[in-house]
Amino acid sequence: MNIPILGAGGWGTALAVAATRAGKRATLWARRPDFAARLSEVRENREYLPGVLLPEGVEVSSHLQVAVADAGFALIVVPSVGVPELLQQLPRDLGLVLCAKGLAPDGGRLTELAGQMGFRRVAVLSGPNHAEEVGRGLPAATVVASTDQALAEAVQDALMSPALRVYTSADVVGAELGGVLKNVIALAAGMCDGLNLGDNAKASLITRGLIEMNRYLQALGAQEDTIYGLSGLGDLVATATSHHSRNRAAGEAIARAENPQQGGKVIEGLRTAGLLEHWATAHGHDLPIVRAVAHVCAGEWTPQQGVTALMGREAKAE
Ligand SMILES: NC(=O)C1=CN([C@@H]2O[C@H](COP(=O)(O)OP(=O)(O)OC[C@H]3O[C@@H](n4cnc5c(N)ncnc54)[C@H](O)[C@@H]3O)[C@@H](O)[C@H]2O)C=CC1
Ligand SMILES: O=C(CO)COP(=O)(O)O
Repeated sequence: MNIPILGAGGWGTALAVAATRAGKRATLWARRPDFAARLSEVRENREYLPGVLLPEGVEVSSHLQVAVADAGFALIVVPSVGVPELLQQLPRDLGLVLCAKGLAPDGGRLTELAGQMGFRRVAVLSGPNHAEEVGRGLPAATVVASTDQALAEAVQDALMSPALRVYTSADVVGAELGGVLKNVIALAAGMCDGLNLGDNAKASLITRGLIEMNRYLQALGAQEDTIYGLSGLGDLVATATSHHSRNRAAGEAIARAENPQQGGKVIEGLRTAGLLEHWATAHGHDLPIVRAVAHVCAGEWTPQQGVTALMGREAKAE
């Protein structure tokens, strides 16, 4: 069985290695032919996942149609901003496993976008899964969510190994948006670190962030079990507290008035914060932490103004 993995950043590379641990072969597609050729030769993704060698079962290709030929499904692991263009080039009967933790250009969900484009078999893969750890085979767990149970089980089989537990779920909204929102809360947690606000502030921020996620996601139809599961609480903890997290580190850099972009790696929360704030406000949802992060990321508020806005909200019961 050959699994096409479209996107050769850190996460795509780690997933390709994970597939070989599950006894499968993987084709790792990179859009730049020179990058694909170098990766194929040196067998290490030095730009995006240094220190993890590609096993023999991973083939690298820059030919998209060759990579997906005869496959039942493909993992889509490019950043959210690149998903629409990539999907445009794929056959509509291909099953999609969307792995980006970001939104469509209009602020909607990527799974909805895929449906609008004519894809019928769509899943989401999400959980507390830093590529640096999954790539090295440290124990981890994740969720594949789809209304297509056969697709979810096929993805589970493709990736499950002694190093990676893969749970299935039918709650696509919960799994998808948990991964989207946690990045924005992780940016805020990083700002707490950068401003040296202390452990109480960060714990309070993460907790109120989870409550904000819970209120919003349940209003959109997500299941509470999912929000308190791996793709919600699990990924929020992993991202808001980890030295691996690009989103947390970006928040810390912003608070220190430094450049949040680190070596070309994608920081989804920077794009998500504004899109989410706009979308939620337009649909009548109040997301105070997301709003504060969006204003700070847009340069409209200083991080300290964000703190003041959140601490100055009206008194209420928990
Ligand atoms: N790194 C991680 O630990 C995890 C990342 N993710 C998600 O996976 C997605 C990809 O992230 P990473 O692999 O970490 O990114 P990365 O920063 O390691 O690499 C980005 C990759 O995407 C390519 N790329 C950039 N813009 C593109 C475009 N417009 N079209 C096609 N390809 C493009 C780059 O050439 C590079 O190969 C993100 O949505 C991220 O939130 C999800 C779980 C874990
Ligand atoms: O999604 C992730 C871990 O589950 C990766 O988070 P960052 O994009 O913040 O590094």
